[in-house]
Amino acid sequence: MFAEEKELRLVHLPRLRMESSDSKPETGCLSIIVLGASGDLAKKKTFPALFHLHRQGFFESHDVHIFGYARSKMSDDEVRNRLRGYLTPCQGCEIIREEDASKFMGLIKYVSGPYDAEEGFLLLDKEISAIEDKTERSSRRLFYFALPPSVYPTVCKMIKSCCMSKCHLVISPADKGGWTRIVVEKPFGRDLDSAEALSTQIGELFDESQIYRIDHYLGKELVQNLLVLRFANRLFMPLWNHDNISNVQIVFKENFGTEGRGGYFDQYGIIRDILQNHLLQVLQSVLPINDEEVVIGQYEGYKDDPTVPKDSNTPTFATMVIRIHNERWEGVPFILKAGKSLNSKKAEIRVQFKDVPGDIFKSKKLGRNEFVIRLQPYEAIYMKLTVKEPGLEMKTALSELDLSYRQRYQDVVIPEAYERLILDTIRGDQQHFVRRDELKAAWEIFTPYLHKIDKKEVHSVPYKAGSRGPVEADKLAEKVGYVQTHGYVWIPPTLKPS
Ligand SMILES: NC(=O)C1=CN([C@@H]2O[C@H](COP(=O)(O)OP(=O)(O)OC[C@H]3O[C@@H](n4cnc5c(N)ncnc54)[C@H](OP(=O)(O)O)[C@@H]3O)[C@@H](O)[C@H]2O)C=CC1
Ligand SMILES: O=C1O[C@H](COP(=O)(O)O)[C@@H](O)[C@H](O)[C@H]1O
Repeated sequence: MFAEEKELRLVHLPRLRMESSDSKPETGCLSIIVLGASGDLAKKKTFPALFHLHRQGFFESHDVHIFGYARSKMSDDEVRNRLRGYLTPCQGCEIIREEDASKFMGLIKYVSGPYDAEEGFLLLDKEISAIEDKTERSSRRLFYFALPPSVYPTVCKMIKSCCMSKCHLVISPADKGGWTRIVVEKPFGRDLDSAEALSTQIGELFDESQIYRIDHYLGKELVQNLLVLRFANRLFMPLWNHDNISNVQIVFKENFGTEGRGGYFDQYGIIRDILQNHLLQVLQSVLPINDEEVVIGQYEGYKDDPTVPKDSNTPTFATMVIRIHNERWEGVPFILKAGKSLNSKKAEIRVQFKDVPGDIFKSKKLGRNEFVIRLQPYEAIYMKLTVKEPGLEMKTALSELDLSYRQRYQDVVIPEAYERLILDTIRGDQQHFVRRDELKAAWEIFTPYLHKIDKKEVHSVPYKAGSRGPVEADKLAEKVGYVQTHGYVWIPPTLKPS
């Protein structure tokens, strides 16, 4: 959206596929193995997404089996009961149909074993093979790593030595042979060197075509829309440059803290957890980050979590200004902002235009034009404009052109990011996953500053839980050119009183 073609991963053409070139669905035996099935991501996101895909019939052409694997000792029923509580109704439904839930639960088997020894993986392979042998079709094995990244290398080795897809029978045109794919979660590494080392270790075992580095923000409906907005609308083409745009803000806010994930979070912090991946997809031409254009913060109460060290400097908030050195974007600050325990929950991209030259209507007083892409909640694309206030007087007012998805597409179910991306992994479509070179470029941008945080050369400033974050962050945004519109709040139409 914001950079030249070669600079933005979303428009990386070799990987771009408008539609599946091979749209015939595959058939055969599909085993989805969730590693770390006892964990937080598995229960909150992975299994619920699989449930929705199953309920919507996406697995019908496959003979599907779902395996959970982790060290915790649990029976199949214990796992099923535990996961049942996390299944959510489909969008627009009030309850889950019991029949749907039990059909899905019936697909799940659980295998317990270690991550660093063959015994568990051999057992897992035996369970998968027992099912595959019955179908005598090619075997597709999708390994989803809902695990801490520290165990990825060992787990990859175990899969490679014990669990690869074996039978490659092609018995019908729809049966295109077997495969083994792995889906790895972010954060992929802690810095440039560790990410590269991890990529090398995994790369020695699997081809790039087998590795799906998932960043679930790439599966969000409005993120997927960026490519279309940018390249299918003449209207925007002449505007996307430093002549017209003053600044771009990419914002992620959560109104809750680390909530039991303090142990994990403290090792990574908000920059590795959110900024390095979800908020950043811009490649090449990014200038080194200037320390003067960063504010990091930590919410008061964060260290009350017993798993967080009392002297933690880990940021739970960061604002960073990214500058792109090219003809189009020279001088336009890209303000990345992410924080936990703030005053609201939202993710959006806000493009703020420069003031109107001449400004005969004094529209500057009302506020600048802004083009906003609201990723969540209440997906919307809206444009803040100055218009004539309806009535006899020639007065101006700030208003908006608003494409609110819930209102405009009332009968459409917007898929959860994880649903879409898991489906892509099954279909073999890598366009919305992170490539190794993209990952490297992202780490190159953040690593120098991350090392300063780790060495406590820079300090997180405290902020009140439930606030906007440190005041220093607002001051920084203002300093680099963002002009806040006072007294105007966009309210999603679905929430407006009728
Ligand atoms: N939770 C979330 O909302 C999100 C998480 N992620 C990413 O997904 C991955 C998994 O996250 P999450 O589920 O929260 O992690 P958890 O801490 O819940 O870990 C998942 C499972 O891994 C096993 N495990 C935990 N710690 C270790 C360890 N030190 N060594 C070996 N095994 C361990 C445990 O299973 P057992 O002991 O039974 O083997 C645990 O149930 C991470 O990479 C995370 O960054 C990404 C997006 C969102
Ligand atoms: O990857 C992560 O994302 C979640 C936020 O995801 P969302 O889809 O609910 O916006 C965040 O809470 C978590 O810290 C992070 O690891």
